[in-house]
Amino acid sequence: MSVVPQPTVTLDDRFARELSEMAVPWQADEAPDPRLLVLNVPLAAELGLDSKSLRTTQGSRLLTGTFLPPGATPVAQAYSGHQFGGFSPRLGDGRALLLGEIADPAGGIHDLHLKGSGRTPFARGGDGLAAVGPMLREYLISEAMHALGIPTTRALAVVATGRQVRRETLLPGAVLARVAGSHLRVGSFQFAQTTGDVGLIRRLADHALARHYPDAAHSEHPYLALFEAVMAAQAALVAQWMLVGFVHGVMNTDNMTISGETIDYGPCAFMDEFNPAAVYSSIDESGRYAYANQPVVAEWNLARLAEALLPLIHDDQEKAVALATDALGGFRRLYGDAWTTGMKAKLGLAGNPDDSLQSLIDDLLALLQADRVDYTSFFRSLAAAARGDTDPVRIQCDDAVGVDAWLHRWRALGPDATALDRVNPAYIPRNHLVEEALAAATDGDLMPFERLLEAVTSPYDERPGMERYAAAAPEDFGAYRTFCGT
Ligand SMILES: Nc1ncnc2c1ncn2[C@@H]1O[C@H](COP(=O)(O)OP(=O)(O)OP(=O)(O)O)[C@@H](O)[C@H]1O
Repeated sequence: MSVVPQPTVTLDDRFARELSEMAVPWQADEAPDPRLLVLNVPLAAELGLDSKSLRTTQGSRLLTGTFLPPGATPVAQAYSGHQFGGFSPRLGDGRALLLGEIADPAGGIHDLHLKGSGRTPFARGGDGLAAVGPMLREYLISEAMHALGIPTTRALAVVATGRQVRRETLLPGAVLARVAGSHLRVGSFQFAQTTGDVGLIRRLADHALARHYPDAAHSEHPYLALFEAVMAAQAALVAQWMLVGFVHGVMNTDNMTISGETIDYGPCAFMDEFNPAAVYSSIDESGRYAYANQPVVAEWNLARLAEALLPLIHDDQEKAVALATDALGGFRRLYGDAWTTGMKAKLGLAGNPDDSLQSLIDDLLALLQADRVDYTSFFRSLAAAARGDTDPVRIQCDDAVGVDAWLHRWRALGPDATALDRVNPAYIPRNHLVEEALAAATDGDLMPFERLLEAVTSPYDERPGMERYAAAAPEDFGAYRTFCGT
């Protein structure tokens, strides 16, 4: 008699216990016909979860929130947020649930979270659901980000529910099981701020300190130190986005984490040709969240976090404002240093002094923009150029004289060819490939998704037979548009 393995995991409901004012206990909708579409076996192993048991019916029920392991108190988290600059005091998980915290075998703590699990008290007009395509999209792009070394929420699984979701047409529904250091957002602090309860803001801040920044908790001014730690994490994060050509698309304060992990992959996209004004989100009409604006928006969002923390920073609010303003003044240097260090690495010039490189970098970006060069392909081709074969770089640029002059200056600095291939990815989730894979998956064919996932989860390791995953978008792909809340 074969024994069907049961998923065994114990969850901690610490958030629900410590911050009950911000946690509404709630049940996930029953999935009528759950079918596991994709399971992240390496991530499951990291978490100490047995993949075999997650592939069972009970596993699918766990991953859709209808089988609750010991310790689980599913909650919808309350948060506020500035959306495109306008403040919404009550957003919260409208279609998501925090199942609880999971401790991995190495002692790390992670949120286990669901998206698309049904309406909650925060759903407003929404149906609480998510479609297969967008949940696979989040799975694919968040795992690509992780493989690129960029902090992010992780995707554990996507389970098709068997329920239909009404968007422009009827689509198959799905639940994404997501894992993160936490789901605390700048908007979580803004929610605490709206209650006017300084005790709640303090408990939330203490929770965040314990969870993410224990060193800051022991500093002389822990809440200012918390702010500075979040600022440093976000400066580093946004610099990494910029360096890989990632456009988040909806940098509302509810989509900025306290942990410094990328969250919400709704309308994001990787740039094809280099364009500082790149915007993909269909609702971002003013270009507020365009590629080049991302650092400035991050700084603006951090100012909102600082405002929420003011009552904790100093009893005298004037002094609190002065301290917070002074701290926020450090953002540009942190961001700039992270970006410059990263760009030097992308050029294979990690050891060179900055002052000799600024004009080299500026001139390169101007050239890429003028000639509408594919950002990822260009940097990937630099390794060949560093070894002496400049043709793969030259053929991408119309301005032959300009690129030759630039290559001459760059090569004179002795770029490290081996280092270049470890920094500049060959494979990113290119928009045309993502769309192709998701269209096939929605029609029931997961093979293109699996192949693309295989490419982007080993992004630096170029492999024969995968050339199409490294190639730029076909000329007729046209303007790309992305959507929120799908
Ligand atoms: N279909 C839906 N039903 C109910 N609420 C929704 C739906 N889509 C989005 N929302 C809610 O609208 C707000 C903004 O949505 P947004 O797209 O930023 O979040 P999300 O993608 O659902 O989740 P997350 O930010 O956790 O990744 C959130 O409060 C979210 O829960």
